[in-house]
Amino acid sequence: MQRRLVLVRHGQSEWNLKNLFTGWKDPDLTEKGVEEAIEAGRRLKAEGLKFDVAFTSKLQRAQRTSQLILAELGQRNLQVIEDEALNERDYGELTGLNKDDARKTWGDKKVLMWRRSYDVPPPGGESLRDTVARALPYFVREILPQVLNGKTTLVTAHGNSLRALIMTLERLTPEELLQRELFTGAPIIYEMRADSTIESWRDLAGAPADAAE
Ligand SMILES: O=C(O)[C@@H](CO)OP(=O)(O)O
Repeated sequence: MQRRLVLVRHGQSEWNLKNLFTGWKDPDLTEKGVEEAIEAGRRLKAEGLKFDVAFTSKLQRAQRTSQLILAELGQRNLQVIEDEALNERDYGELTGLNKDDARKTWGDKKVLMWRRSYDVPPPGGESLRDTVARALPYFVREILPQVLNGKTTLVTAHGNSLRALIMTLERLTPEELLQRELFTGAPIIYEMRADSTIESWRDLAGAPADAAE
């Protein structure tokens, strides 16, 4: 039996373009983001993929990305299950600030810790550990059983809510996680074993220039 899970970070959003901390704010995709989502759909089509189930967050950049992917696959009518558990990490007081300005104010090291460490929360926001604490139970309860039942499953979400899942799936240490960047609109395809470990995975990453957004 094939147990296939596909994770996709949403396409570029208006706040990615402006280089702002976004978190739970709800900007739309840019034109480039729409293109990236369509391209993700094309790549999945080229892989011969069709989805049985799809999950996304409560934020429009992820929802639109999943709609565009499914449209490309001729699966417009597939119901997409939305849940807040898959929302982006809450950036607290950093939300809406420019990332370069934040580096100037607090220094590169501190901002990198807030953005990529496992357990250092940004002021008033969630650490990645906090994000894991709400995203992982949802994944285990709702998403994983579908994959283990042989349903090809799409999860369209966010840089940090997906890193929270990837940390567990790929068994990354907090140090390894610091280096793990997700590209906008780049599908990652996991083939899982019956014991829910990963048999193999491929990152269909596109333009590396988007990594820092
Ligand atoms: O602003 C955000 O919400 C995220 C994702 O775009 O940014 P970062 O890469 O800093 O975690």
